[in-house]
Amino acid sequence: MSAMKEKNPWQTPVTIIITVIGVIAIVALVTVAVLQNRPLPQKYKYGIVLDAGSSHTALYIYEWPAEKDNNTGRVEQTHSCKVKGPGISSYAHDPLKAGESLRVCMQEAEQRVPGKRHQETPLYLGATAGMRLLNIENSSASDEVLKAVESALQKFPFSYQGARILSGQEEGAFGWVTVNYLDDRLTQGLDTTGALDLGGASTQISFVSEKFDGSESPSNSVTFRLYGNDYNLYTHSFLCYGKDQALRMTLAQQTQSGQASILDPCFNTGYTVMKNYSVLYDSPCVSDRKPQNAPATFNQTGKGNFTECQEVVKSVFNFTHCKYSQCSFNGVFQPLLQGPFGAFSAYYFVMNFLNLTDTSIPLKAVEDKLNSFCSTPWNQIKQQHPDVKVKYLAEYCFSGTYILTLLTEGYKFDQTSYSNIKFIKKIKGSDAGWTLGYMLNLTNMIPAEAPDSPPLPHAGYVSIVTIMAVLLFILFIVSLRPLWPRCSKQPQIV
Ligand SMILES: Nc1nc2c(ncn2[C@@H]2O[C@H](COP(=O)(O)OP(=O)(O)OP(=O)(O)O)[C@@H](O)[C@H]2O)c(=O)[nH]1
Repeated sequence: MSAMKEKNPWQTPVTIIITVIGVIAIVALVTVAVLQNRPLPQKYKYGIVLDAGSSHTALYIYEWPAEKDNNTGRVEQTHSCKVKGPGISSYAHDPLKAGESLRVCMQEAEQRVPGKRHQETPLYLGATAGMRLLNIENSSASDEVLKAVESALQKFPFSYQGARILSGQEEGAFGWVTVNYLDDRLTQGLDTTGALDLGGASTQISFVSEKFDGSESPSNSVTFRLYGNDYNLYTHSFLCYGKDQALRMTLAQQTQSGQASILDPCFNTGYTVMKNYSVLYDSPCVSDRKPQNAPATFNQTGKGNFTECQEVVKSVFNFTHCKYSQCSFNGVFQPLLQGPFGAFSAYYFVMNFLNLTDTSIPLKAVEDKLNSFCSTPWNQIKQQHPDVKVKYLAEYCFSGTYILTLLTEGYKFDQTSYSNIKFIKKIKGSDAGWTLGYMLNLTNMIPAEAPDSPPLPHAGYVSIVTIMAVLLFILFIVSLRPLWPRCSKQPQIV
């Protein structure tokens, strides 16, 4: 009997050895590529900023991946804490209490930031319009308050970087940086979003306008080079035009004759409260208008009339003089409004409460809504909103009217540009406000030039290495062809 046997060239010792070595080499190469590029367990760094506002202080903790200090690494807000009590400027008569008031939030920060990071975590305190006003009124008192908060903050294990009063321009510009950083507009060099910030004692408007090169009003110009792009930002901060000080100004307007009672159109009918003349006029925004021989107190009674309220509110703006090509109000230059705007802080609190965050509705509908809210009796308002703080609730008619007037009469938003405003509280989990922009700036976390990035992402790199390894191996096997054992075309008959 004859057996037929075909000799398989792949079973020769040489090719088997080559194949095994090749497979080991590929596995080793790919393993090294994957392991070498595997993201290391994430380590985080932290930064703490205290926003010492006129109405209250808030603490924010930010976190970012440790290896991405100075490039596009995302900085995120991981925690916020609202300090109990009023803003630090209210402690002018007892500065130590200003420092003490921060303790609870600072202890929270100690818990939130991992212990081994405490010493390297920068801690900043920035004070805004409340302290600006106190500084105007009594600079030594504002120094004392800053000293007291400084010594309180230095007791904590963080890297204390100072407590200072921000200028209005800084507040506006850093608010703009925050909004555009969180929206990822800066790294990508996209058109930017303007920022509208309404605080208790000041309000800021900041935006980039093609028509603005800074030459007409250099004091409103801030230039930045961020991620390789140049920005010429228009920004202005109106001191006294935050919503609490604006309310004082409308009340001052209505109490000029030092009367014992006023009928206030900006408060709901049935609302009545006794106010103290010396408390009302205890602010540089109104102190020069304090009526002589006024009684100690006056009665403020609501009249609930939006149209009349708007008239009183308008009277706190001065539209008569403008030495520039165009102005917003009080003789302040403002270029043509451009682009979308994010409106935050009190803009959001108020418009959200009034269900007016939809800016696509006609301005007439906003007026109608305010008209109807203002004319609702106070008792009914209270019944409808039992959980809302009475102080906030009582002021919503005024606040809504003030916001609409500031935007349309003050900044000249019309139907079209109004629809470009978005009322926002947070962007991707971080509060809109100046604090994040301030910290990014002070920690040099926004580079002037775009950082170099690896030409390929990790997955692309690993795939290419794998494909190249397989191809090389095939090439290698093919190049060894002369060593392959010959196989005859005819089956051998043994
Ligand atoms: N309705 C409502 N108002 C709020 C709330 N929180 C703060 N406000 C008010 O909104 C206004 C602005 O508040 P903030 O943005 O904290 O302003 P601020 O930092 O104290 O003030 P500036 O120093 O002028 O920046 C103030 O009149 C606050 O009393 C809230 O939760 N609801």
